[in-house]
Amino acid sequence: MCRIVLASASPRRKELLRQLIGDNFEICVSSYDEAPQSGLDATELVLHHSLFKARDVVGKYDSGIIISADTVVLCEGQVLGKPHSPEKAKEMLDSVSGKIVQAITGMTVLNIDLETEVTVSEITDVKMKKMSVEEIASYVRSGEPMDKAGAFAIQGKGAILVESIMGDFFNVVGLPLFKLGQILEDMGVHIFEIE
Ligand SMILES: Cc1cn([C@H]2C[C@H](O)[C@@H](COP(=O)(O)OP(=O)(O)OP(=O)(O)O)O2)c(=O)[nH]c1=O
Repeated sequence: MCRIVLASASPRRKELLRQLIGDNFEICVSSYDEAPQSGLDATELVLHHSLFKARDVVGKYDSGIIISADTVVLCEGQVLGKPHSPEKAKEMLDSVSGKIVQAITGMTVLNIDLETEVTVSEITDVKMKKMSVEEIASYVRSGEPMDKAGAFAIQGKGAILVESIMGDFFNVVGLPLFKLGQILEDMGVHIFEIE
């Protein structure tokens, strides 16, 4: 099997890729700075960030496949990234409370040997429960929201804040596994045959 590189520092993305291909990949964290980009909508933004995360590490390899992604939560036109402070986390949770928001991931699969860059986006609708002020404060104190887009983790304790979703669950956690599987299969990486 060809070399596969995950260009991500996210432990969630590492686990998700492991689900498909076991330990048959390496990690090379990109040093790309996710600065805000003016004039881009949420989908364009995550596509842009994922593409540049992959391009940032590709120079270190002469063959193989680089995978990168970027996730945001869109709430009534507002793009929510990672909160970076407990106050910001509270603010984000207050804004998503009781609403249907969109978890949007941009993903790039860059194949050095085929000289192709596949960049796709995936949207999952997430219906959040109406949260009380105390509940938000208590969730923020748990620490879980801090490194998560939109300040919640559907795969963690934040599961009890999510009433339902429509779309790919794994996309909310940071990597759209259905689309990733299709792209890898098209590139000749056969998931069921990997030991
Ligand atoms: C909405 C949501 C997001 N997240 C996470 C996925 C991403 O790790 C994070 C969004 O931040 P990103 O900037 O997409 O990724 P990252 O900085 O964690 O990692 P890297 O750029 O190195 O790949 O939010 C969850 O874990 N659960 C959720 O329910």
